[in-house]
Amino acid sequence: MRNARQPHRTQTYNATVIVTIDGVAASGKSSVASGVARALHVPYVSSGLLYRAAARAALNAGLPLTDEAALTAHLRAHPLRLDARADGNRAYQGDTDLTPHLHTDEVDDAVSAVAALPGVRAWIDDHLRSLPAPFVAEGRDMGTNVFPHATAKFYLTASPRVRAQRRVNERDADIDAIETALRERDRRDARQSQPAPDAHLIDTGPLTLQGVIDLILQRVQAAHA
Ligand SMILES: Nc1ncnc2c1ncn2[C@@H]1O[C@H](COP(=O)(O)OP(=O)(O)O)[C@@H](O)[C@H]1O
Ligand SMILES: Nc1ccn([C@H]2C[C@H](O)[C@@H](COP(=O)(O)OP(=O)(O)O)O2)c(=O)n1
Repeated sequence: MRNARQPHRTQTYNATVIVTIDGVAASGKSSVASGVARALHVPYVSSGLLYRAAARAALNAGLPLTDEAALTAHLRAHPLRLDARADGNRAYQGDTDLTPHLHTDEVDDAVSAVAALPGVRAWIDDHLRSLPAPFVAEGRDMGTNVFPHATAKFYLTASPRVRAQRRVNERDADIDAIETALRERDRRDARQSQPAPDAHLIDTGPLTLQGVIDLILQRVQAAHA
């Protein structure tokens, strides 16, 4: 049997190929999307980074997080831009690189409120749809709303405890507090976080990161065959 990773290194993916990887907070979306994209030699697109950048922009400008009119006007006047680099996405507002300030507790707390605003979602959806395929897109509603015609769709889950443990490994913090915060963000993001009916559901709990990546690569190859 051939190694599951081998065929993807040589196969050429045409410009229509879009793979979506959605899932709950800290389920592994960014790490998995990055690994899949590298194996396919295409960029990955982190939609969550744009939502985080919108939250950061609102905080920087001192705007109330629920003031949709003010925030959408601010985004029109000072647009965000996602640089979908293979080695890690970056988000800019004008010339300012917001990326180092997006994975903080302050942004974690603020982002769900901003992501609930339809005007912000519409702005980000338009930006994502303007990006040139092929790519791997990760977030919450990539397979349902933004790219419903994607080539292959995946939805990652893991128990709140497993996800909290993964975050503890990244940021030195109390596991119980992280688990509580993750459950709360799951609740606040539930509306836009439903799996697409045609998505492959993957419980990443019992798998290694590479195991999840390999599983997705096998299914992408099958969908593309
Ligand atoms: N089986 C697994 N699947 C996905 N991620 C895993 C797995 N095991 C450990 N991890 C780790 O969990 C963390 C998930 O974080 P991240 O990719 O940022 O998730 P998300 O983008 O969903 O918030 C990463 O540090 C990743 O290496
Ligand atoms: N397509 C998306 C992507 C992210 N969001 C929201 C939901 C999340 O709370 C934030 C941040 O998402 P991100 O994927 O960066 O972070 P987590 O995996 O949840 O830690 O943005 C969204 O509403 N729709």
